[in-house]
Amino acid sequence: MGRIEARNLTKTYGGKRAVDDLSFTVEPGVVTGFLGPNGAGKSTTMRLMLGLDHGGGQTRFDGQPYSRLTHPMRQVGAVLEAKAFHPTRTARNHLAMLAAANGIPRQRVDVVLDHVGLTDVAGRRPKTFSLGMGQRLGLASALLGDPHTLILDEPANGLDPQGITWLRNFLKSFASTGRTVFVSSHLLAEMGLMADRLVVIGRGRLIAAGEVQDFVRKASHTAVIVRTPQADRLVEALRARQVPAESQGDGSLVVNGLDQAEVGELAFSAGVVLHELTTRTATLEEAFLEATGGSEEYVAQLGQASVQNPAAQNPAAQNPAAQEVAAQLVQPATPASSSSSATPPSGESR
Ligand SMILES: Nc1ncnc2c1ncn2[C@@H]1O[C@H](COP(=O)(O)OP(=O)(O)OP(=O)(O)O)[C@@H](O)[C@H]1O
Repeated sequence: MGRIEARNLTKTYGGKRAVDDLSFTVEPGVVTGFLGPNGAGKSTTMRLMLGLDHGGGQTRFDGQPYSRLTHPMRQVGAVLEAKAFHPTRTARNHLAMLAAANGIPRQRVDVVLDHVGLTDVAGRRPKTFSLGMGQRLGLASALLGDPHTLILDEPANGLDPQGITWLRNFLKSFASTGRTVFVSSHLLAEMGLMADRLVVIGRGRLIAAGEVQDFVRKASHTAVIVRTPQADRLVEALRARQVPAESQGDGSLVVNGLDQAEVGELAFSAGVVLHELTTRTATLEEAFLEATGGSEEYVAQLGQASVQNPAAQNPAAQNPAAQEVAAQLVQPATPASSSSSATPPSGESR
């Protein structure tokens, strides 16, 4: 229950492929993040999935296209655009009308207002709402039918840091009841915290899909950090096993190719005293850059004539879509161009 299967989704705007033969599966019980830079095709994909845009391919929700669902609001709740509300109706009335039009019991209105933390402002009109409050009202609308699946396009936009934490916990707890969450973002760090699984796209094409942890584990080489007063002796012992070790400026050693236990055992057998032995796992961002071959050096040089060819070191980098994603996702978070994408440092934006 709650499985989504998207197959061969394709959309062309004026000769340009916005979504290019994209296939993926979204499983229930976990949060699946839909990741890609601005313009990668996330919103278009979500519109195609819900039949709001015409294009190629098909999406099935428990085997059925969205248009054939008997009670769509009770099965799939979606928020594709913040602030898409009647400007003069109060938040409570907006939800009440939506409930009435879809045969949903009136009691659900107060339940969902409470879920999203809007009870105190339920008598206000959405046009006076901040972007973050609009996001919450959108989520309340999506939750009205108590659906088993949520599809949310950039729901963190406009939320303040507390709001983002709340959203993350809310979606995780929703998914933990066996329901399905498919949520888009162009922010890697947030996705790393929010999602269990990922679908990563660039230029409308699939770059990666699967568990976040697998993605990080596969794409990154885990390093072991060692601190010892007998560094020379340890380096010698490592060299004898053809294991590279690199001295850091702070006196520690970075060891690649062995896990923490193996380094500890090797040090023990060489009679080396250890003061620290730590496994350093890559962040999602680092893993992403490795997977795409978009090393920091490469990204730093983008736009210059002397860009080195990362494909020489990593075949994945031959994918231009992946390179573009890498380049854009490592840029510091700045307000995006669209009005619904700006995330203020504090306070929910108007
Ligand atoms: N109605 C439209 N007409 C023409 N081109 C469009 C239209 N909608 C989207 N596009 C183009 O399709 C591509 C994908 O856009 P889309 O909005 O789906 O990306 P996105 O990943 O959701 O980006 P963002 O994170 O900025 O919302 C972009 O190049 C965009 O300019």
